[in-house]
Formats: sequence, C-alpha cells, structure tokens
Amino acid sequence: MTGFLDKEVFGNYMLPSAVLGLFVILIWCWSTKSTIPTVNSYSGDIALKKAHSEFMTNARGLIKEGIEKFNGPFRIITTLGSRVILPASYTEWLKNCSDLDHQELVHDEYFAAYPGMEGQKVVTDPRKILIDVTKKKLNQNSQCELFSDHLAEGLKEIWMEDYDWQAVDWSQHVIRFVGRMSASVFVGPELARDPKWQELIMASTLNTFMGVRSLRAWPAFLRPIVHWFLPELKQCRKQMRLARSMLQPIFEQRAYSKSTSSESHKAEKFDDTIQWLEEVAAGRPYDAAAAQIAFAISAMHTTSELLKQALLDICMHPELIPDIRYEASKAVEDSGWSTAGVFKMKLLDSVVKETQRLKPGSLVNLERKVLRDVVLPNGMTIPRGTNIAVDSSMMWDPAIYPDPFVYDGYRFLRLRESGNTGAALASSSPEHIAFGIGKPICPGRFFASNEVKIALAKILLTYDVRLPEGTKPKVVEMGFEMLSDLSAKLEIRKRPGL
Ligand code: HEM
Repeated sequence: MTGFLDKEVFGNYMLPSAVLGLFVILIWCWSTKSTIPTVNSYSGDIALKKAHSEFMTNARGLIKEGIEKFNGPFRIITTLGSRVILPASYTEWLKNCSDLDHQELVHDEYFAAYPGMEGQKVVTDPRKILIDVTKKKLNQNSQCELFSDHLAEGLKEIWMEDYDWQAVDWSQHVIRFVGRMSASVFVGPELARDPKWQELIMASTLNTFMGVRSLRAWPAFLRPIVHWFLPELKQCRKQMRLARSMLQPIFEQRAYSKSTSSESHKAEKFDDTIQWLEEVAAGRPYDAAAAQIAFAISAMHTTSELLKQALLDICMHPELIPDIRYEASKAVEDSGWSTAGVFKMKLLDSVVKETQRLKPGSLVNLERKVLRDVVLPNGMTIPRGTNIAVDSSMMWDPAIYPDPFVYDGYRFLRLRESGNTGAALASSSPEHIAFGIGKPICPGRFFASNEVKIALAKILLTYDVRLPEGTKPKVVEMGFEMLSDLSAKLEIRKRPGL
C-alpha cells in the first residue's frame, strides 16, 4: 500500500515538479549565461580548439573586440574555462564589492590543492598568516641594506669587475639577483648565500609556473590524474621535499636556541620571515617550509619581470641614465641604502612605474571569484562561481596618459610633482592597477618597489649598461600574460674609476 502511494505521489507530483524544476534551472542558466556575450565562440568549435588558440595567440585582440562590440562586460573562453572581462570603468565598483574574492580564484587556478603546490596553499590560506607577515614586516630600513649588500655580492660574482664590455644573459641573471636579494629577507643572509638554496628557489618558482601552465592545458576532469605524471609537477613535489630537508635543521636549531635561552642568555633574534611567520602565527599551526616556497613564488617572477623590463627600457632610452645616476648617488650620499634614500629616487620611481604601465604582468588584472550572484552597475547579473577580471587598458588610455604608447620616463615624476598621490610606484589607483586594488592589493608592493629601485640604482652606479647593437627587446604575449623578451641580453662593463 505504502509502495503504491509512493509511486502515485512520485508519478503525479514529484516527477512533474522535478521536470519543471529542471526546466526552470535550465532557463535560468541560459538567461544568466546569455546576458554576457562571448567574444571567441565560433560555430562548430565544439572542442574549443579555435577558441583556445585565439586566446593564446590573440588575447589583446579579443579584449579589444569585446570592448568595441559589446560596450560592457563580455566573456572570453580561456584555457581555464570562460572568464568574464569587465571594462576598466568597473574598477571602482569591483574595489567596493564584498561578494568577490581573490584568494579562492588563486586557489583554484593555481591548483593549490595538488601535492607539490603547497606554496599556493599557504598564499591562499584564509587565515592570511603569510599575507599579514608581508603587510606588517616587509618594509624596514634594514631590508634596503640587505638588498644592497646581497646585490653587490651577486654583481661581483656573476657580472664580475671587467672594465671591458662583455655580453651577459640578462634574462637569467635578473632571476639570480632578485632571488638572492629577496632570500636575504625571507630566509636570512646565511641561506640566501647558499647556492643550493638559490638554485632551489629559482627552479621551484619556474616549475610552479610551468606546472600551472601544463596542468591548464589538460581538461579539468583529467587533472586529478595527470598531475601525478607531469614532469613539472613531479619536480615541484621533489623541490618541496628538498626545501623541507634544507629548512628543517634551521627550524630545529632556532627552536633549540629558544628553549635553552634564559634571562642571562637571550635567544638569538632573527630578522627574517622564518621568525616573523612564527610571531604572526602565534601558536597556530602552519607549514613553515611551504611558506618559504610561497614567498619565493609570490616575489620572484613578478619582481624579476619588472626589474628586467625596467632596465631594458632604460637601455632603450639611455638619455635617462645620467639623471638617474645623479639622483641615486645624491640620495645614497644623503640617506644611505635606506627607505629614506630609496624614497628620494623619484625619477627612478617614475621610470619603473612607466615600465609597469606599458608592460604590467597581464592584459587583465583584479582577478576575482564571484562568491554570491552579483548585479553589475549596468544591471547584468553575474552568477556565483564566475571568474572575473578587469581589462588593463586604462593604462594605455590616451584620455588618462597622453601618447599612451610612448615610453616617457618622466611621466609619473611630473604627475607626482603636480600633486597626484597615486603616481608613486607603490601606490595603486584605478588608472594604474599593476599591483592590484582593494582588499587583496599586493601586500609586497613596497618590498618589491624598494628591491627593484635599489637594484637599478646599484647596477647603474656600478656598471655601464647597453643593449647589444641591432637588438630591440620585444614583449611577448601569451594568453593574458605579458612577458618581457624571453632571451634578452645586455652588454656591461664596470664603470671606469670605480
Ligand atoms: C613587481 C612585483 C609584484 C607585482 C607586480 C605584484 C602584483 C600583485 C597583484 C596584481 C596581486 C593581486 C592584487 C589584486 O588582485 O588586487 C598581488 C597579490 C599578492 N602579492 Fe604581489 N606583486 C609583486 C610582488 C610581490 C612580493 C615581493 C610579494 C611578497 C613578498 C607579494 C605577495 C603577494 C601576495 C601574498 C598577494 C595575495 C594578496 C591577497 O590575496 O590578499 N607580491 N600581487
């Protein structure tokens, strides 16, 4: 009897309700999806081969087409699924919208849940231990001195002291310089000088980015299996193990020193992120070795890309060099290699910001995951779970920056002198979003700005630098990524009289 009733109830009520429900969901999905048009959707392109190929080779063209055609938000099919691109004018709205999250997007798109990617797991940890350390501790005078000392050692070792012109592999060397300077603050001077550690952080940063790229090339449903076999991911896991084995003795030695310290014999105090992570964590468990990989992957690629392109731009505009040298030598003479000294290098600040304007890391920025359905200023709804980003083209808008594609090293210096507070390198504004904006604005921007400026000042004060004759470095675009010339070379010589 009960079974019969169940069947009757099912047939008469539940089945039609389920069908109706499904119909409503389909209509809803169709309507929400269809309100945001897609730029690179082509008839017959069922496997999305053409869409992906267009995205990888012509993302700039797709963004331009989307803006011109739709005059509002649009979708681009990327190798990571579809991404809603908001016009630059939506930056303020995005900055103030609390239903968007950066960490969740990074967690998914940089595969933080996969073994070997524990660094990303630390960066996206909702407790924000690493982010708090970066915000609160990474901007001290002593760090400028460390940058200066460690770069001086690196230059002596890698570029040597030849007074004759010699060719150097800038693409490779810049990573070594940045690795060394950053590590002096992340893990302390001793490990920063260890060639094995230097090698490890360079290789693990590279493998992490390559691993992310190669995983993205696989369909989502296969990634949980293929990651075990991809060479880059295998390397990431191996390098994570190596990092743990190299750091463990240091952790143990510090813990021992702390446990045996007494009133008369204080434990040694360290000024590095190993120490600060412990202070900020305040007893909460965290993965201290993965945090070091996290610092390396947050800092290395971004900072070396900026330093690399900035010096290439200066070499393409050598008329700037005497003024930069004059300003830097005066700043160091007055204030030493300190935050005050770096602050005084305002032309250099402007030069680097101009580089970053013309070549930010990406054609889009402010990447966020939508946590709850949100209504855009134009009335469109973006469903929960959608990944969005803002088009970076405000950086090349002639209404904001006259002659936007002309490199002008003095541009931001003039703006700064006219009272524009957003014109300093480490500042962010809706007109220049290379360090992001809003809650997840890059917490490492002061650290990175100091590091890049110190490196440029020191290089230009110590060496003559030029491009090899007949070469003109080219920015490479791959999907949304903007990369400086992959094989950029320089010619250098120690400055006479030094
Ligand atoms: C030139 C160098 C750098 C550039 C261009 C850069 C750029 C960015 C950008 C665009 C974001 C996302 C912001 C947003 O979406 O609003 C970000 C976030 C972040 N950056 Fe940087 N960054 C640089 C250097 C660094 C350094 C040196 C560190 C650490 C020492 C660092 C740590 C982080 C962290 C932890 C986040 C995540 C913040 C969060 O989720 O709340 N970055 N960075």
